[in-house]
Amino acid sequence: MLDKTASGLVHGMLASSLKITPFAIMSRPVAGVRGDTVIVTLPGSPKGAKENLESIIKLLPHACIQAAGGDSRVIHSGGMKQLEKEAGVASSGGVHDHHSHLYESGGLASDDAAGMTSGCGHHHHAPTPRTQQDGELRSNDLTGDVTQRHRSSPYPMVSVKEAHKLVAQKIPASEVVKKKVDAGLVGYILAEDVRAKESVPAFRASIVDGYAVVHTDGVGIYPVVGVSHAAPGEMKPLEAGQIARITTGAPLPPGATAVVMVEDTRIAKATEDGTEELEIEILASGLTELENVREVGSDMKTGDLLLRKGAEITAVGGEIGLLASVGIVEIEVYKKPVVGVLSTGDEIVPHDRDEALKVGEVRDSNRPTLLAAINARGYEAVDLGIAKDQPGTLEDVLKDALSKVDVIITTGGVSMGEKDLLKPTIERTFNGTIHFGRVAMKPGKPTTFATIPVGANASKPIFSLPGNPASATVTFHLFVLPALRQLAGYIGDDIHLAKALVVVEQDLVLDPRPEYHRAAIRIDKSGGLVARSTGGQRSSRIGSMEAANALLCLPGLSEVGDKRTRIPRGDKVEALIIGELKVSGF
Ligand SMILES: Nc1nc2c(c(=O)[nH]1)N[C@H]1C(S)=C(S)[C@@H](COP(=O)(O)OP(=O)(O)OC[C@H]3O[C@@H](n4cnc5c(N)ncnc54)[C@H](O)[C@@H]3O)O[C@H]1N2
Ligand code: MOO
Ligand SMILES: [Mg+2]
Repeated sequence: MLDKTASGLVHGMLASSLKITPFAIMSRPVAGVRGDTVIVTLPGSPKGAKENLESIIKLLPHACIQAAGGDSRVIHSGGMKQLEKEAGVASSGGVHDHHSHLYESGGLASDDAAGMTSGCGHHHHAPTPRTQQDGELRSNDLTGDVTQRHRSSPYPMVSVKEAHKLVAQKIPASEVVKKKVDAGLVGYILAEDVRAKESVPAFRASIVDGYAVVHTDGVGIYPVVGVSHAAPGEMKPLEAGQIARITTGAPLPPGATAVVMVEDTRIAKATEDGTEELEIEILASGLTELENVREVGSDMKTGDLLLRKGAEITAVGGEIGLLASVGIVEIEVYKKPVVGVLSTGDEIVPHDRDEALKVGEVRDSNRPTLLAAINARGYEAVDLGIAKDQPGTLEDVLKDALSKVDVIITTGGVSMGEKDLLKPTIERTFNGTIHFGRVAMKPGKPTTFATIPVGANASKPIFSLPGNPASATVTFHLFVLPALRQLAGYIGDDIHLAKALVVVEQDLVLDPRPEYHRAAIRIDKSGGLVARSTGGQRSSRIGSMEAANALLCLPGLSEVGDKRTRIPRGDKVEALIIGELKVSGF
C-alpha cells in the first residue's frame, strides 16, 4: 500500500522495544507514506502498541508535514526544536529561518499527535480524502499470491440507480460526424437543426385526376386544350373558358386555378376515331380557388425548420423521407459507438468448435449473444475473441481493442476468484478508474464499469460484465445499452429502456437482492400487458433469456421488509422492455 517506506520510524520502534525485551527482534513493524498520509502499524498487544507509539509519537508531526509536502527548512526551524527536545533527539541544527509561521499558525501542538496519524488534516496542505477519482487502486495485485487476495470485496455495493447515474456522468461526450441521407441513417441523432432547402411541392400540383379549370367558369361544356401528366415539361397557359386534362401530382397549367375530379365530368365530344377528348362537360358547381390543388410550399416551405437537433432518425422512416423530400443529402449526426466484445476465461472455447468438450471447458455463449444484441440495436460490433485468464494476454487484447473501438465489453473475471483479473488489469495496467465494481442486483452483482485514459483528456468506457450468461445479457441491456445510446447522442430518459406496468401471471418469489426477472410480456385481449416468467432464473441459465422481451423489476426482500416474500399472481410490477411486444387474441 505504501508509496514510500519510512524505515527510520521502524528502527525507532524496534530500538525502543529491544530495550524492553530481546523478543522484539521478532516483531515486524511497518511505517511509511501513502499519498499525504503517514501510516504506522503497531503490535497487537496493548503494551507493545503503547511502547511503540510512545517511541515515535513526538516525531509524527514532523513526519506528517513532510508527507504533506512541507518545506524541510520549515520543519527544522524554531517550532521544531521544542519537539526535538521533547522527543529526546538532537537538533539537526543549521537551518533555521523565518518560515516558522507554518508551525505557529498550523496548530501543530505536540500533544496533537493522534490527529496527525489520521491524515495530517489541518495545515496549509490539507489532504483531500483519497477517493477512487484520485486513482486509488482497490483491486488485487496482478502479481500477488492468492493468500494475499481480498477476502471481502473492496468495491462498495451501489444501487442500480446510482450505477446508472455514474454511467451517465462518466461516458465521454458524443462526437459529431457527417452522414449521407440514406437507409444507413436509422438510429442516428441529429447534431444540428435542419431547415428545408426547397419547397414541397415545388410547383402548383393537382391532388386528383381530372381537369384543370379556371374556378370562376362554373358548370358547362369546355374545350380540352392541353394535357398535363405528372412529368416534367413545358405547359401551355390556360385561359378562361378552356380546360386541360391533368393527372394526380401533375403541375397546373399557368392560369388554371382549380381541378375538377374526372368523376364530376362527362365526355361531350370526342375525335372521329374516338381516341381523344375534344369537349368535356363540367358538372361540379361552386368551385373555390385552389380546390384540389396543392399550392407551392404548402407541405413545406424553403427555410422551414424540418428537424430539430436531437431528433432521432427512426426505423419508421419518416425523418429520412422528410430529409429526402427537400433535397438534403448529408447531415450532421452524433457518431454511433463501435463496440468491442471480449470473452475471458481459460475454460471458454468458441461455441462452434467441433470437438467434444473436455472436462471444465465451457462453450462461449456470451460473445455471440452480445454481438447479436449490439448489431440488432444498430451499432457496429467488433469481435475481440476470447482472452485467457493471464494478465499479459488480457493486457495485449485490451490495448489492441482500445485502438479500435469506442466501448469495450468484457464478460467474466470480475468477481472474487484469484483468476478474476479484469479489475486489477483495468486499474493497474491501464491506469483506469473503476466507477463501480458491484451493483445491488440479481443477476449481475459484480458488474463493473470503468473508464480508461487514452491520451490527454480522453477516455474510453469499459463494461466488465459478469461471466454468467444471464448476468451478462441482463446487464448489457440495463447498463451498456443506455451508455451506447448516450454516446450516440440520445439525451435524458431517452437513453433508457422503456418501462411499463404489467400483470404477473404467476407468483414470483423474491430474492434478497432486487431482481431483474426475465419474462415474456404480451398485450392481451383487453389491451393490458401480462407477463409470463421464463422459468428458472439462475444466473448461469441463458435459457432464462430465451423468448424474453422484458425484465420485471422485482424489489429485493430487504426493501419490502420480511412481510412479503413473493409477488402474488395478478399483481402489477414494472417491466423494462428489451424486445418486441407480441399480442394475444388479436
Ligand atoms: N466468493 C464469491 N464468489 C462469487 C461472487 C461473490 O460475490 N463472491 N459472485 C458470484 C456472482 S453473483 C457472479 S455473477 C459470478 C461472476 O463471476 P465472474 O464475472 O468472475 O465470471 P467467471 O468467474 O469468469 O465466470 C462465471 C461463470 O460464467 C461462465 N462463463 C464465463 N464466460 C462465459 C462465456 N463467455 N460464455 C458462457 N459462460 C461463461 C464461467 O464458465 C463460470 O461458470 O461470480 C460469483 N462468484
Ligand atoms: O449477480 Mo450473479 O449475476 O447472481 O450470478
Ligand atoms: Mg469469477
